[in-house]
Amino acid sequence: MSRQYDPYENVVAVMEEAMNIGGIDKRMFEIIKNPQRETKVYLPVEMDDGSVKVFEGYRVQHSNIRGPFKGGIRYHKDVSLNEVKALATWMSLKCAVANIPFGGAKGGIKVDPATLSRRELCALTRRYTYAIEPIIGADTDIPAPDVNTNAQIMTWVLDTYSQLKGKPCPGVVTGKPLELGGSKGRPSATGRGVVISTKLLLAEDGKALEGTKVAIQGCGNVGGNTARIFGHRGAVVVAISDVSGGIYKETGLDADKVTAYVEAGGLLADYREDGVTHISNTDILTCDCDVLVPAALENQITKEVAEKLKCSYIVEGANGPTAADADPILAERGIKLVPDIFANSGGVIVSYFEWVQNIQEMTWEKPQVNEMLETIMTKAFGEIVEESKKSHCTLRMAAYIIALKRLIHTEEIKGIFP
Ligand SMILES: NC(=O)C1=CN([C@@H]2O[C@H](COP(=O)(O)OP(=O)(O)OC[C@H]3O[C@@H](n4cnc5c(N)ncnc54)[C@H](OP(=O)(O)O)[C@@H]3O)[C@@H](O)[C@H]2O)C=CC1
Ligand SMILES: O=C(O)CCC(=O)C(=O)O
Repeated sequence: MSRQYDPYENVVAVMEEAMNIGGIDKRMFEIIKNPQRETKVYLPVEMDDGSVKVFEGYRVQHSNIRGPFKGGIRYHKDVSLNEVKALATWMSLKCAVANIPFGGAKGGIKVDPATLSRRELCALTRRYTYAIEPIIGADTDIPAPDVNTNAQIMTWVLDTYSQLKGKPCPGVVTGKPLELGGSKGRPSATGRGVVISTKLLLAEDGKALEGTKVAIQGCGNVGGNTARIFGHRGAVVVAISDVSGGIYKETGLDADKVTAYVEAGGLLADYREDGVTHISNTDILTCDCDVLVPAALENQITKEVAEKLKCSYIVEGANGPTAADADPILAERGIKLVPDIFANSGGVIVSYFEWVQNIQEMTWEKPQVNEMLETIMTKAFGEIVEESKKSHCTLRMAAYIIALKRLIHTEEIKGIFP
């Protein structure tokens, strides 16, 4: 059995290994591994039945050496400080790999939002924003959506913050609606980035997306958009899941139809179609496919799962879906993996475009956004492949080496060791 999984220990272990492989100055490790600031807040909310509940929230600001803190806000019943610390660390690494001028942060509230009414959700979000207002801002820390948060939640964050400041502050969040300064292409950007990553990975082996069989765990912002874009690009989406379970169809699902069903509030456990079989969220990982895209939560590909995978490629849509001790098994088995800190960076890259548009008070068209996203990701992927050849290591290690070197270089030129 794998030992108890801790996402923060996981990211620290991977960073340590990358420092060794990349020959990076160990003195910097203590600085990079610890976040700059951890904020914990208690959020009282008057519930619809008149009772008062106090929710726990966090904002962890890992690093702002390369630019303002940046990262999403997660609402989930299992949110913990160590999870948010790991997610914040991944953001710093992700922005460094993409070479965009942001640091890393993440926020979270320990809550199952499905149990709240719309009014309660709004009150909780406004209370959280009020609590973290002193440490966020367009040039300090810019939140965005993550698991169970969306453009509506970003609107409430933006509105609360703007009311406190007495003026509209569109640049304080990204992933907001177009009407409030959101960017065209942001809702689908993470999924688009996952598809770009897959295309680049397959091309390394002389393969194309067309006809490639893909299984996707998760059908939310990342999984759903990934499925749709794969479908439009000729890949065959054989399986997809949500929290209720997964569906599998050997000849391929109609991704537009399935995602529309989920968006309308349907559960995949209740989905019915000829040729579709129902599978569990564990079985989806080990189903027969060429490319596996975990796009839900952390720690899905454990050591045990890694032994049973049938795919040839993994493209990490989620943050931290693979446990550190599963990576050597994947390498031994010749399963090539594009790491989260690159594969799901499409979201933050287009968030960066959104932020730039807000500062410039301009709007860009979707083709421009998509083209610039592809340009940045193609360049970053080339750098990762080159580093992996130079250091004889996996793409994950190569991406970490690049990110850590960029972070440390910035620390050094700013004079951390005078
Ligand atoms: N949104 C973004 O722009 C970015 C997100 N990410 C990462 O991608 C991942 C998914 O985020 P996002 O799509 O935004 O989140 P969403 O909340 O939009 O979607 C999450 C999906 O995962 C499903 N899910 C939840 N729990 C489980 C479980 N235990 N097993 C299987 N599936 C489950 C959900 O099902 P249900 O809806 O039925 O609960 C839903 O389909 C996270 O790791 C996030 O950090 C990374 C980069 C950017
Ligand atoms: O768009 C962003 O700023 C961050 C998205 C995010 O939370 C992530 O990449 O994990």
